[in-house]
Amino acid sequence: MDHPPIPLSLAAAGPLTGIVTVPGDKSISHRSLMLGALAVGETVITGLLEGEDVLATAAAMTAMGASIQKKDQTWHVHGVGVGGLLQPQTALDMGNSGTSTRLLMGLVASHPITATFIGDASLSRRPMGRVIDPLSLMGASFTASPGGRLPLTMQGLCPAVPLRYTLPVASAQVKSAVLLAGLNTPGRTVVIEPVATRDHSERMLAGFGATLTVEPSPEGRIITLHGEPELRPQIITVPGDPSSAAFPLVAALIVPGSDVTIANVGMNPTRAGLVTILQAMGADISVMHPRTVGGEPVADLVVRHGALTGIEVPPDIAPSMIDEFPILFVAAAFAQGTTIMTGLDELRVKESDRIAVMAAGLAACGVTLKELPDGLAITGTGGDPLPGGATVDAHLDHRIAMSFAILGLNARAPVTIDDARPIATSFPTFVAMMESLGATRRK
Ligand SMILES: O=C(O)C1=C[C@@H](OP(=O)(O)O)[C@@H](O)[C@H](O)C1
Ligand SMILES: C=C(OP(=O)(O)O)C(=O)O
Repeated sequence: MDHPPIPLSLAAAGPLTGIVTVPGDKSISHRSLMLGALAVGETVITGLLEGEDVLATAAAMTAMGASIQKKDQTWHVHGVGVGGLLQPQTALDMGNSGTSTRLLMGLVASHPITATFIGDASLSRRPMGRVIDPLSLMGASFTASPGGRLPLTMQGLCPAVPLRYTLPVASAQVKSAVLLAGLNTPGRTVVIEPVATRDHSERMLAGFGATLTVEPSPEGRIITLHGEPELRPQIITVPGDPSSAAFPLVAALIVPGSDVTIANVGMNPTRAGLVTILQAMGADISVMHPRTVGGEPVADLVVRHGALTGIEVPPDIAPSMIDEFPILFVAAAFAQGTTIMTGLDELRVKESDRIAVMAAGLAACGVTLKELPDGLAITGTGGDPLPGGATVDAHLDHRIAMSFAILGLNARAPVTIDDARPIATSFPTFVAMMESLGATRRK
């Protein structure tokens, strides 16, 4: 990053109130740019998340031949057609974004091009072997940094070899990488998913006109994509990101007297685990006006402050709320009793080790907890303020930064995040939205 760190500390002098919207869904935004760039004709996107991660995807697709422009409030993508991506002239800078990296590696794998992927310090620590393995089976070749990390250079193969692949980790990024590689591959590419993960790729591939089937089986969901389709351009409305909505939602639950509505939130069942778990903890959340927008379920969430009770979170719900655990840990810190959250090994390989980094920051703020190999057990205050009074190292992780900014809203002494800049990767309007609900920046 070009600028020095920007510390952040938020406070709430009274209840949080109001109606807000959150920016567009990050996963859907990435995919709408990628598939728009492979369709023949103009795809028009409303509500695209203009966060750094998505802009990294836009820049990479442009570097490989697509035309992507913003006019007024909509984004216009002119695609190159399946198989039409061009050799990028410089390294593709993925910034902080795992989704951009892994999905674009999938796209490159079945094109006759060579691409180098680079990223920031956080992204350069994350494992890429999970996509290198299946994409190698399809014929791509790789020169990666030790441990299968960035920077890496890959050479795609055209025609690539269709693959039948059972996911060894519950990862929508790995699933999507293989499916996207399958687009420019003759024959059928099959991904078997023992544990269901977010299904935006499947929905959007079908929406763009690809032939894709999903069948349940004893082995899991069997997703079959017929290669070499002609993708038809689409008009896409991106719903609000449930992973971003999680922050004002938990803020309203922990700040006494709060009453907040978050409008237009994506409620795809593969993403909505947090609402289910918070409701099981006793949270007052009403799911209003359920509807379908652009092939995705959407609703308005009305959230009121109230008592939370610790529970044991069933590990099998984790994939449907994988990015929401840092903020669930914060909710648990204000619950009555102990919340036990396990089955979260994947959190250790996100933008930071989200188990270790959250445990350290929560402990510094006075939270009683036990770090487990695959999760955390957190004993809450029963709603009372936490001591706070810590400066937390966010480790270049937007979700850690936002989680501690929210925790600080009910702490006796300020909680400061060392560097708020990573928040712009997924939620550039986070502070402004919290201010509109009544939170203030502490000087
Ligand atoms: O496919 C996606 O858009 C994403 C999948 C998840 O990652 P994994 O596939 O690594 O679980 C999630 O954490 C990430 O924020 C977005
Ligand atoms: C894990 C995340 O994103 P990515 O993998 O795209 O960096 C996230 O947004 O929490």
